[in-house]
Amino acid sequence: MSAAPLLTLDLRELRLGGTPILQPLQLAPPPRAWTAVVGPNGAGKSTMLRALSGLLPFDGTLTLQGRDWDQWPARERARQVAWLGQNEASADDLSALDVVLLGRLPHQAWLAPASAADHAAVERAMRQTQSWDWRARPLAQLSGGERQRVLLARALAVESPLLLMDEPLAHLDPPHQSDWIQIVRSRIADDGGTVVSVLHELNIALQADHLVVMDAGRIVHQGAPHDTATHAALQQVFQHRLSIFQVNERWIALNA
Ligand SMILES: Nc1ncnc2c1ncn2[C@@H]1O[C@H](COP(=O)(O)OP(=O)(O)OP(=O)(O)O)[C@@H](O)[C@H]1O
Repeated sequence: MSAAPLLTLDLRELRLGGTPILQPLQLAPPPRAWTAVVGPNGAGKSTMLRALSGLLPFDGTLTLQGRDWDQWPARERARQVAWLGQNEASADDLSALDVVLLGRLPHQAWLAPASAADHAAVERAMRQTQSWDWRARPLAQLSGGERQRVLLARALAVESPLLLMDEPLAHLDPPHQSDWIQIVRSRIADDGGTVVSVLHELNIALQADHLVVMDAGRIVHQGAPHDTATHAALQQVFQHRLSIFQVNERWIALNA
């Protein structure tokens, strides 16, 4: 994999229902790294991530591995980018295993059954998120956190170089939040992956490699989570209602 960013977004404007939601912005998440997008409610984080995932039309350009997004054959592109959305609607009647198998669709020929490789990828992903034990249970019968781990497994099962996640920690308890960080780290270290996540948990976001701070439809700052300029941007967008400290070599944010 080259050191060039896998995705580049150059957005002039994005409107929803005629309302301008995103102002001009550029984003090229660093390769082989974890980028966290943070900012107050309504800042445009989810909208930007959906634009970056090719899920929303906008005025501007999006490239994947240097090639215009629309030039990619859909199936090939679906093998490059895995997406975990916020409050995703999914087929509740399906078993957890079948939901995760959906992540393998880009690898399968039309109407072809899942291969041994598909089943192996699914088992790997479900074991990684500790959801293998519920593989036979319908999604509807799982708790919010259990369901989120199944949906995370579905995204992991794609085995794509890019992983884009909107609030992936929703419903996860602290140990499973730590597990999520480990999964992200191993994706980057073992597979050279690139991860972009929208997060509300600032203390987790401060552990990322790169922080994107948004407010009012704009990126107001991008930088390392340990930079004082990044901390100043966080203070500003959260109206100086938090303090950022270093504890045991880790940065933490506390409500003021
Ligand atoms: N379909 C829509 N039509 C008009 N405005 C919309 C639509 N969807 C979202 N918005 C507005 O776009 C803005 C950005 O929303 P977005 O969900 O991207 O913010 P966010 O930063 O992810 O927020 P949160 O932290 O609350 O999840 C919000 O003001 C929201 O009300």
